[in-house]
Amino acid sequence: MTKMYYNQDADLKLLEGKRVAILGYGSQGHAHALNLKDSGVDVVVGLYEGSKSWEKAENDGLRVLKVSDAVKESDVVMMLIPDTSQKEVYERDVKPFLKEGNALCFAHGFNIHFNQIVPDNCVDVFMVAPKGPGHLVRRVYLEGKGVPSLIAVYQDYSKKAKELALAYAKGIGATRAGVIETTFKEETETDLFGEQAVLCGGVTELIKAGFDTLVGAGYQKEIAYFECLHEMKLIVDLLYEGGFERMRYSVSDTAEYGDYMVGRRIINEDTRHEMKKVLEEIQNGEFAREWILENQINRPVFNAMKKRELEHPIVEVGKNLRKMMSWIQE
Ligand SMILES: NC(=O)C1=CN([C@@H]2O[C@H](COP(=O)(O)OP(=O)(O)OC[C@H]3O[C@@H](n4cnc5c(N)ncnc54)[C@H](OP(=O)(O)O)[C@@H]3O)[C@@H](O)[C@H]2O)C=CC1
Ligand SMILES: CC[C@](O)(C(C)=O)C(=O)O
Ligand SMILES: [Mg+2]
Ligand SMILES: [Mg+2]
Repeated sequence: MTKMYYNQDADLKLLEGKRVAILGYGSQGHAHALNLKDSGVDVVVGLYEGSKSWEKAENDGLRVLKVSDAVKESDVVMMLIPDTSQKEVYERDVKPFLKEGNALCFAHGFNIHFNQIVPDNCVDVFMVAPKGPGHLVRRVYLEGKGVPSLIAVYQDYSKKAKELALAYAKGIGATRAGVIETTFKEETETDLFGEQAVLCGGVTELIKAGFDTLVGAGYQKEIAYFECLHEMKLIVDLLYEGGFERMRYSVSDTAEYGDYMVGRRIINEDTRHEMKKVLEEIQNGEFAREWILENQINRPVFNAMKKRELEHPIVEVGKNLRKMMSWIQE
């Protein structure tokens, strides 16, 4: 069985006397910075001048500096800016100011695995990758819980990189839930596959297909929204708490029979075949090449897709229905 690391396997003392620069204050950045600070770690946030998050981070009680200044005065540098900006920022604002023995860290392996960033060999390079969105990394930390995370060491200059990665993982609350050691390759390929085929791409297309089918057949769009999107969270909560067994225990026998008989007609052999192709395109670098080039020409496809998705009727109906549920925060 895979070795799991928990609180008792990690020592926050390894971060004592070290300063951690969190570059970026978005989804992951704010969560890492605040969780580490609450765990007693000395944190500074690195941003660009004019960032909309500068004041927010300061209001959250953090010291904020320009990226290059944050790197200059830190020992551990965590890259939490968008994957597509990391190469440029690394070359300009990070690499020239990293000192021998520093640690360069990532929450996703894209830039290292696909050779966009090639670090100098006098630094540690490791990853602490939460398996969940940043806002949840913060929320569950405050609840005394954690988001499971992966660690990986790419370069071990100090001969202490793994211990340091575990200490960092403890600082953000990950060792409360469980940490697994992996490689940059395994994290990058599984993370990209998961978000494309299952968690983001798979789920949204499934919801839209269900919604469109019901609305197309003349049913009320509000009912279609509740059935296909709103209730998804309630079902997923049961999966999160107790796997398929708990969900199937809670739903009716009629739903459970429908689940067994119909699920495999929806996610069928063709779907599984397509999933394998998606994985291959990630493994052979085709997806990475496409995404890197798309960014070099200012995201024409990304922007067109984003606009089209916002025009789908599920967006408007969802906005109106959520307004009436005051406990759901945007
Ligand atoms: N989103 C997630 O939950 C997860 C993300 N990851 C990984 O974490 C990393 C960060 O992603 P994510 O948190 O989504 O990023 P976000 O887009 O949420 O946040 C990016 C942050 O970087 C800042 N930023 C952008 N450009 C620069 C720059 N040139 N110099 C300094 N700061 C800059 C942004 O500033 P401003 O606030 O002004 O826009 C923002 O604060 C990525 O590697 C991603 O793959 C891993 C696991 C989950
Ligand atoms: C599922 C998307 C993710 O991989 C994540 C939140 O883990 C991401 O890149 O944001
Ligand atoms: Mg992920
Ligand atoms: Mg991801």
